[in-house]
Amino acid sequence: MSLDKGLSFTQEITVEENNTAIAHGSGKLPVFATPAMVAFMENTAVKCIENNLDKALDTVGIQIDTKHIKATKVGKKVTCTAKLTEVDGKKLTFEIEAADEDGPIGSSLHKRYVIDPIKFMERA
Ligand SMILES: CC(C)(COP(=O)(O)OP(=O)(O)OC[C@H]1O[C@@H](n2cnc3c(N)ncnc32)[C@H](O)[C@@H]1OP(=O)(O)O)[C@@H](O)C(=O)NCCC(=O)NCCS
Repeated sequence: MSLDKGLSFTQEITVEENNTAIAHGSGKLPVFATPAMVAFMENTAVKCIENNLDKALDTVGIQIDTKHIKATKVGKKVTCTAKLTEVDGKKLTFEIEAADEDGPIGSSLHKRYVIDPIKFMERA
């Protein structure tokens, strides 16, 4: 088990009332919220590496650059794929794509940092 470039993970959710822009306060329309998409993308990156990370370690998000290019209505499915594209010491880079049933809806470049959770919480 090691953190090798090329690791990939895909998962799916359905847009519901609780992940709309209205519910998140990020807009007034009943469509998939940008912060909900970002959280789903970050969660997909976490799951992409969880089986390959030393059990005593964890990762924290340090950067996410996101484009949200198309709205998705309640009831539609959103699929997200995260790929580990670079491993630079403790710094991990992911390319993440999200799509609904009609095509791409967003993308992110995301960086995570490998940490010791005990030391991290002492410093937080
Ligand atoms: C991750 C963290 C512990 C790293 O801090 P550190 O151990 O003091 O290490 P450094 O500040 O030397 O940073 C290490 C590297 O990460 C980079 N980095 C740290 N934070 C960054 C950020 N927000 N964006 C981009 N790069 C960042 C630094 O530039 C450095 O890169 P280098 O090795 O190429 O010089 C600290 O940035 C942090 O706590 N961030 C908040 C993370 C968080 O709470 N996320 C939400 C919970 S998941």
